[in-house]
Amino acid sequence: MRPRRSVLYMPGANERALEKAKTLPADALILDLEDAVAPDAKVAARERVCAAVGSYGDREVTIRVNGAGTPWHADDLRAVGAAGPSAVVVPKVNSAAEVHAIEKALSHAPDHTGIWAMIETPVAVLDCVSIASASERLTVLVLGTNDLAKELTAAQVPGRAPLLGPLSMCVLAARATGRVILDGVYNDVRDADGFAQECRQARDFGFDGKTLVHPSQVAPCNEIFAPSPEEVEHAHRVIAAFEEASAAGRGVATVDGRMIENLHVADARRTLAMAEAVGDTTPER
Ligand SMILES: CC(C)(COP(=O)(O)OP(=O)(O)OC[C@H]1O[C@@H](n2cnc3c(N)ncnc32)[C@H](O)[C@@H]1OP(=O)(O)O)[C@@H](O)C(=O)NCCC(=O)NCCSC(=O)C[C@H](O)C(=O)O
Ligand SMILES: [Mg+2]
Repeated sequence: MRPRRSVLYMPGANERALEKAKTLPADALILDLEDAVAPDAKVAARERVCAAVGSYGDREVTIRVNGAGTPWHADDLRAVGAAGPSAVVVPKVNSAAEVHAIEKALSHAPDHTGIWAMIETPVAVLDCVSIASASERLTVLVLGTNDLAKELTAAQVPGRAPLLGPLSMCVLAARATGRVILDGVYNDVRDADGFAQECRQARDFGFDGKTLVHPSQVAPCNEIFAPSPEEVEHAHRVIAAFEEASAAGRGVATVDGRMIENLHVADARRTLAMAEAVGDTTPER
């Protein structure tokens, strides 16, 4: 299980941020060539991020290219594919046909280079299952909630009521197709409480992690998306109770008065696998 709790964007033209990211405990990085880079700086940024791919140790390093229909798209895919990051993040993917075109354009990339598709338009939300299942190379869906809100002409309000339907549809599509799904960014980098609230909401919806824009967001995001010590403890108890019941020939058990079946054990094992993947080594009881 590969954790993708915290996935930090940084502008490909910002040398200082690219350097700073080497010291940050984000699970994955997105070196951005799209919105965070001005048109005049695109070519130099492309060279810089391609050269930086191998500089971040074990972490997943991805590059967000400019979208289809922009003057930089084809050259970005050519250069980024050759650089061989963990994945190419493609903004504003609107159809399975676009995924096929990207897959073809990346035929020279190494096998380990995946495709992360950004879902940030109404049509992409409505077609999310066909986008997600268009290629084996596509492993992760990334919400672009700023663009989505803009396209919907929806307000970005605390609690995100106008976006909850689309967010839920995207999580459904990711789970139906076995893809990882990452929530969009929280723009107010000074609002730690609002950010934490949005992380908890995303976790409760089923997102695997959240995309981030500032170093201060990494640690709280890692904590919220990791199983808590109480959840780890509970998972051990669920497994132990079910094993005891099974040994006695029963297919159902209780923990704290609540029914436990096979599916709860599978959930508990997933919690423990994630805890181990993020470094929680609480011993089994
Ligand atoms: C949001 C920022 C512009 C804020 O910048 P700034 O005010 O300069 O931040 P600080 O002074 O607090 O920075 C402190 C130090 O941290 C480094 N830093 C800042 N941000 C990052 C980062 N993202 N990654 C790595 N390091 C970072 C600074 O260099 C300072 O370092 P030092 O001086 O050495 O101490 C800025 O945070 C920023 O640019 N964030 C990323 C913006 C971005 O990439 N946007 C595009 C992706 S989001 C998007 O497109 C959404 C999606 O498509 C959608 O539709 O929703
Ligand atoms: Mg966007």
